[in-house]
Amino acid sequence: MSRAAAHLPTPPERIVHLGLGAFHRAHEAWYTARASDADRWGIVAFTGRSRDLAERLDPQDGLYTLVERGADADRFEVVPSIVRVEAGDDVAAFVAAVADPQIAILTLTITEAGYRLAADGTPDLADPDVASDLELLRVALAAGPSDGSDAVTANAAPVTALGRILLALDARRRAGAGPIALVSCDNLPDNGGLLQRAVADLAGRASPDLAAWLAQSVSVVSTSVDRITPAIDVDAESANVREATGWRDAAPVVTEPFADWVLSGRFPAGRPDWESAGARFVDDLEPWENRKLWMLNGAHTVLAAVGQTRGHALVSSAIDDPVCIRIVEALWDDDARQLPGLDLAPYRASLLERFRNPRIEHRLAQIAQDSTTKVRLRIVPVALDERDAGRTADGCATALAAWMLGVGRGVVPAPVGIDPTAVGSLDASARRALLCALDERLAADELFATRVAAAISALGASGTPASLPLLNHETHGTSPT
Ligand SMILES: NC(=O)c1ccc[n+]([C@@H]2O[C@H](COP(=O)([O-])OP(=O)(O)OC[C@H]3O[C@@H](n4cnc5c(N)ncnc54)[C@H](O)[C@@H]3O)[C@@H](O)[C@H]2O)c1
Ligand SMILES: O=P(O)(O)OC[C@@H](O)[C@@H](O)[C@H](O)[C@H](O)CO
Repeated sequence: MSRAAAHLPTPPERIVHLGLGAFHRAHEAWYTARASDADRWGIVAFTGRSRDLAERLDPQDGLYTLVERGADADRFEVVPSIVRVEAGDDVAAFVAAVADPQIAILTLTITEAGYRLAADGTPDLADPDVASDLELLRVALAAGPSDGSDAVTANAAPVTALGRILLALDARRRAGAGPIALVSCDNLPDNGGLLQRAVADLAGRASPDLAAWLAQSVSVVSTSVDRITPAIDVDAESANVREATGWRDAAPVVTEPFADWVLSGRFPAGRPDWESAGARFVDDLEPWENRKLWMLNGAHTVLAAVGQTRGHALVSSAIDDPVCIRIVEALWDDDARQLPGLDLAPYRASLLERFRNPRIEHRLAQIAQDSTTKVRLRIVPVALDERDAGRTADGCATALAAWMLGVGRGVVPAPVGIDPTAVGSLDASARRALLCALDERLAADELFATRVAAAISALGASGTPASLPLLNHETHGTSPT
């Protein structure tokens, strides 16, 4: 299908996206297409690492089918908001796009790992790619190219996402193209704050002029994004779309019917009327992002460990396992105590319904990637706050026990520097090493370590419990040690 054949207009290019994958197409591109002013907002989308999606989407003018997979049926929709697709390694094209004064917004879905941050949230200068990009930026930005793009060649361009973004923003500065909003749509707590600090840090090291311009002209927006969009078998889904609609779509996306988007921040050069498509703008994002990251993503992270330990491959089958669901519910009980003022009963019910969707094949092995960082960001903060409040944090302790069993069984990756075979016994020193890899303070908390040990023995080596130690929620009064 082409735009002309489908009689679909081409909205003007106003948004650049980096990290074109399944999620961007199920979420931001879909919200943009449904906005009341969709005819004024086209997206230029760059892949992150592979050229594959650009090669599939370019011949069909960026059009693709969004398959909304409900528990009972599929709904098919062609999404027209992506008007140009480029390979991410075409850095000159990316620089030129961001430097275009018509562009008002630069959005990202580059995965959590794509930010290349160290544990303290700053750019990981020990990462050789980050270090060499910084060196390249110092030289390129000092050279003073007229439009930035002539600073890079195919042989010497930044390889990291943030390196490319800074090169492109400097080109925009030099072109006098005006302010822009930078929006992270990745599953990171305070994603806008992290991004803002990371670009400011790198710019400060690379070019004082760019650092000053960023502070004045770039508004970094934080978001909480939600729509379960699993990796798919593209050929099988292509055949499914063809059978239902007649179109041989080379790049369909499968997602759930539910979608949520909460944003906080300024758009100095304008933005689509995303509210008309259901997005919400708030002053304080923190409760919404904590609810989503702790409860949905935290539960997924735990299910990836315990579900696979118990032989499940999919979220939908793990969540039907009484052991898995009790671990998730106990974690949510701890989360709920740290989310005062939110009515969580309907949210919890809707999460269970979404996880149970039998037609969404969400693989636990996909979710298990990079699980140490995810546990550190989604479960450890709640455990620490619960302990500070004088409670035992049993839901978090059991979730961490489940994660440790997953590491010991090799179904989730071990923390960097830890040999999974060396911690397979989960004896006291292995548990301590794993807790230390997550958080030193938690590892030093003897009562918490005891609760984790009790949960591990109750779960048993295969994750099959004789009983679960975590469900007596009336006994949460113990003081932290
Ligand atoms: N899929 C979901 O259900 C979902 C829901 C909410 C948020 N998200 C967020 O979106 C991100 C992407 O999810 P997706 O489903 O589109 O994945 P995907 O694998 O379909 O696409 C990921 C995109 O990120 C790029 N990328 C990967 N690693 C990178 C790196 N190191 N540097 C730069 N770019 C990199 C890839 O090239 C690709 O363009 C997730 O990591 C998450 O933060 C996803
Ligand atoms: O890699 P993660 O753990 O950040 O995310 C895996 C899934 O939990 C995630 O993609 C969810 O499906 C999504 O966040 C739902 O909105």
